[in-house]
Amino acid sequence: MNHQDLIQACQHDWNDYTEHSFVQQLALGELAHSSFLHYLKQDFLFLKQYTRAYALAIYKARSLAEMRMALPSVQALLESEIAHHVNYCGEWGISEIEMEAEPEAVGTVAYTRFVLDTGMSGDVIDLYAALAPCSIGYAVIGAQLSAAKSTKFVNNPYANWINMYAGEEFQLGVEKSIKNLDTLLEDIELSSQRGQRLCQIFKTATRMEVAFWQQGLDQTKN
Ligand SMILES: Cc1ncc(CO)c(N)n1
Repeated sequence: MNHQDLIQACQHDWNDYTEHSFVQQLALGELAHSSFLHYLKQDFLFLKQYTRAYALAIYKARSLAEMRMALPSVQALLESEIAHHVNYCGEWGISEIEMEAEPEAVGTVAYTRFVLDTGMSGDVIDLYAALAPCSIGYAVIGAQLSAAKSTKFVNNPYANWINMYAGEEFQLGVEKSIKNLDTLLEDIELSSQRGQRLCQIFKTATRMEVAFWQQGLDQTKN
């Protein structure tokens, strides 16, 4: 099996995730500031836990090659993506200290602890199946938004966000992660118990992504 099988096994949830109203409104620059700010602060907290999960992938690795697989993600998260969120929040007048002090929302706790628990109780492939919707989904969203004619890049306060996920650095990083994931999956039969379990993990994480967007949207204040 490969990563496409994971997506196809939960295609409906996948579309809800990658075409969520939060994303559509963001692309048009019409998303409420309160929604975006809440999302960004929660996403900062999410990314801290997500980095821990990639560090867990090094711990769970069975070979030196697998240990090396996780390192670029840890580095990209700490040096690029989290730094981007901190800068972004800085522009909106929120400091890193304030962001760290922000209480975790229920959806943030649920998603991150699901990923960490899947990795702790399962093996390294279970962990990658739980991590995969985040990176693949955001790469899909970034590429879709940058290709869509309706996306606004001028007078859109969220244009930076789109450019970051549509940008080459993020896209190439995810391409590499997908190759690694496909290598891990290649000897597993989709219809086997193991294959079905991986689909279940991927689907749950995808549903958590939908809830994460919704959590931001629910903060809309006009
Ligand atoms: C919730 C969530 N999923 C995926 C990504 C992409 O890394 C992100 N920043 N936040």
